[in-house]
Amino acid sequence: MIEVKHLSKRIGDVQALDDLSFKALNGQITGLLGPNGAGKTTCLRTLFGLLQPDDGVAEIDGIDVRKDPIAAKQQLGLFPDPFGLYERLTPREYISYFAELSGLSKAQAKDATERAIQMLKLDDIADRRCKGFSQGQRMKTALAQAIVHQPTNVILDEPTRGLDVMSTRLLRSNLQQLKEQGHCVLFSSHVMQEVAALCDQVIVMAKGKVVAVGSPEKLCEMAGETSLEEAFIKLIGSDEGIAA
Ligand SMILES: Nc1ncnc2c1ncn2[C@@H]1O[C@H](COP(=O)(O)OP(=O)(O)OP(=O)(O)O)[C@@H](O)[C@H]1O
Repeated sequence: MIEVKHLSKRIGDVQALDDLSFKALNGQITGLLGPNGAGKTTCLRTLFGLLQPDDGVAEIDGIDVRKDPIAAKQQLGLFPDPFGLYERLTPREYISYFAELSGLSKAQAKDATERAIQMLKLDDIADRRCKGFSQGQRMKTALAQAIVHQPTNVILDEPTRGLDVMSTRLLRSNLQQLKEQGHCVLFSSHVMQEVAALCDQVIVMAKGKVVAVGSPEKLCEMAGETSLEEAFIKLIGSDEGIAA
C-alpha cells in the first residue's frame, strides 16, 4: 500500500504539492490524473525518495520513505523510461544488475531475474543486447527491472508516453496481471482513455492538491457527466493540459 499524508513541496516559486493526501491499495490500479503541471511527477519522485518534501509523509507499506529509504524501496518498483535502457546490456544483465542494486545476493538476483524473464515472456530476447529493441521489447525489459525484487508496490510515471498501440496494450495487460497478483499499482497520466480503461481508483489532482477521488464511474456520477473526460474537466474547472 502507498500512502501520502499532507505532502507539500515548493519548487522555486511554484507550490508543486500542496497538502496532498491519498492512499493506493494493494490489488488495485490507482491512477494519478491531472493536467500538465499538476504535481504528478513531483509526487511520484517524492515517493521514490528522489525529492524531499517540505512537509508531510510518504509511506510505502507503512514505512516512512524519509526515515527508512532502503526498506521502503525494497517494497517499491519504479518503472523507468523504456527508452533509456543500457543499450550494451542484454535484458538478463540489465534486470540482474538492478536486482543486485535492490539488495539481493548474486544467487538470489539470478533466480529473481529468471522469474521476471518468465513472467514477462522475455525468453527469446533475454540474451540479446537491448540496442535495436522494439518499443514492446524495451517496455517489457523496463517493467521486468521494476518488479524483479518482487516489490508489493509499483509506480509508473506516464508509462505509455511514446509507446505505440501494441506496446501500450501489452503494458496494460501486464499491469492488470500485477493487480491480479495483489500488487499495488500507481501510475500517473493525463490520458483519459487509459485511466478509464485501467483504474479501480482515480486520484484527480490539480495545482498540487487532490480535487476528487473515486472509480471512473463514481467520478462521472459526482460530476453529473457520462464521460470521464467531461467529468474531469468539470472537476478541475479547466480543460488545459488534458489528452483525450
Ligand atoms: N525542477 C523544477 N524546477 C522548476 N519547477 C519545477 C521543477 N519540477 C517541477 N516544477 C514545477 O512544479 C509543478 C509540478 O510539476 P510536475 O512535473 O510534478 O507536474 P506533472 O503533473 O507531472 O506535469 P506533466 O503532466 O506536465 O508531466 C509545475 O508547475 C512544474 O513547472
